[in-house]
Amino acid sequence: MLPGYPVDMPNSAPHWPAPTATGPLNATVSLPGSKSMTNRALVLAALSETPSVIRRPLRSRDTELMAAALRGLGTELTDAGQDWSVTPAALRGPTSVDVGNAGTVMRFVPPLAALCNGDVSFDGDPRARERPVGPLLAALRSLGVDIDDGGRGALPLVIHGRGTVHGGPVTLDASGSSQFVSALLLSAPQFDKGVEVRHEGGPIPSQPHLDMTVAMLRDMGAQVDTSTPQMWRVAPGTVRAEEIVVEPDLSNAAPFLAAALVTGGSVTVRDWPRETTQPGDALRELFTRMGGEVSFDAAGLTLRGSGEIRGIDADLREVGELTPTIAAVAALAATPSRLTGVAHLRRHETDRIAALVAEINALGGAATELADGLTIHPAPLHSGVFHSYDDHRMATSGAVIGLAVPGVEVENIATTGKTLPDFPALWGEVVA
Ligand SMILES: O=C(O)C1=C[C@@H](OP(=O)(O)O)[C@@H](O)[C@H](O)C1
Ligand SMILES: C=C(OP(=O)(O)O)C(=O)O
Repeated sequence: MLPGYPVDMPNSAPHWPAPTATGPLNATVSLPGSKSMTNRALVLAALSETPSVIRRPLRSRDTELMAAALRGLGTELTDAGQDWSVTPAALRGPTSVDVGNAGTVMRFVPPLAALCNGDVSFDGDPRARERPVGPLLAALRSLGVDIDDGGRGALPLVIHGRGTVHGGPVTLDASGSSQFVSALLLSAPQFDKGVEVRHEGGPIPSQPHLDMTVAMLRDMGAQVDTSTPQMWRVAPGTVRAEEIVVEPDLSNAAPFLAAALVTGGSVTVRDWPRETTQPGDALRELFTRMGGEVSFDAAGLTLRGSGEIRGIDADLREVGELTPTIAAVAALAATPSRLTGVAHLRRHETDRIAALVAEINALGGAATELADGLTIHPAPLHSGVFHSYDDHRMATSGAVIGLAVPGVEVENIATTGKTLPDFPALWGEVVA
């Protein structure tokens, strides 16, 4: 366990005994909607000139926090069964936004808040205060937004909304998070001059998430120009959300497909889109390289494990959020792995590089930190507690390792509720 992580307190919930597979698993699962698509859909629906319905949204901590933030800003959001009906209204403060530990809420909502009339304060979990927002705040200021962050460049902060944002050209360093760029683009159709965002700095992570932002804006009628590398232009105009159908969350498919790989079984994820901007689609290639075999049919996408798990040398910059699951599989592989390009993960829900190395090694593994990733060598793992660090993807990684290693207990499995409601029940369907 990393120093300073507060667990094992007298009143903390009991650790979750990760089920161990007794043989190859054979299962089909339906996964809830994509977090990234749901939270973009909510923002765009709030800015839409028409009412809209969001179908098959993810209902989880991150998306409920986004919904609450938008309601606070005046948007009408009602349940229509599992769907959400959204009726946009003039954005207004004063209100306060709890971002939890949701990167999408802490980055996507401030530009919206700038468009409202009134003050909007932002704060969240202790970890949210450590996650980067400085480059986004600097960009907003240069676009004419009045922000009080006490000079910290971090939460907590107040946006003094004036009802309009001038917009125009802005340069920022988005090497710390692609969400800085997505945040500006999503609200930009409502800026007086739109926006022209130029990235200057180290390589930007999570390109598929930028593609998702652009694709969803275009689907809703916004004009987005991506013809110049490292630059995005959004013209001022209207967005029409109307009906948005959210795809299953392919990043959350990772532990379920991993279950097929590590048990030499077969797992089918229903409704896997044939074309998508979600980074989880890269699992098809990554898990094939690690020994699986992938096929599409009417039921969905199936991954078959051969019983052999191969290590992988992969630059995961574009698909950083898959790293914890890939690392869990790599910890069970017969050959070494080297995962690179993910320095920005040190400022995700936790420092994922340090946390993965600490937890894999605590179970007897042989993982080492790199500045921008980790290496994992084959080593026999044993029972023990796998700490989650309040990170949903750490918790599901512990579950993957537990399939193959008896006696693994995941601390704070409830943290999976950030993006996956009732993960233990869903996992139980696969492992049963
Ligand atoms: O825009 C999005 O929906 C996301 C972008 C990525 O953020 P970073 O670029 O900060 O890694 C990703 O890791 C996160 O889970 C979701
Ligand atoms: C990095 C992640 O989330 P967030 O949207 O909070 O950045 C993630 O889900 O892996």
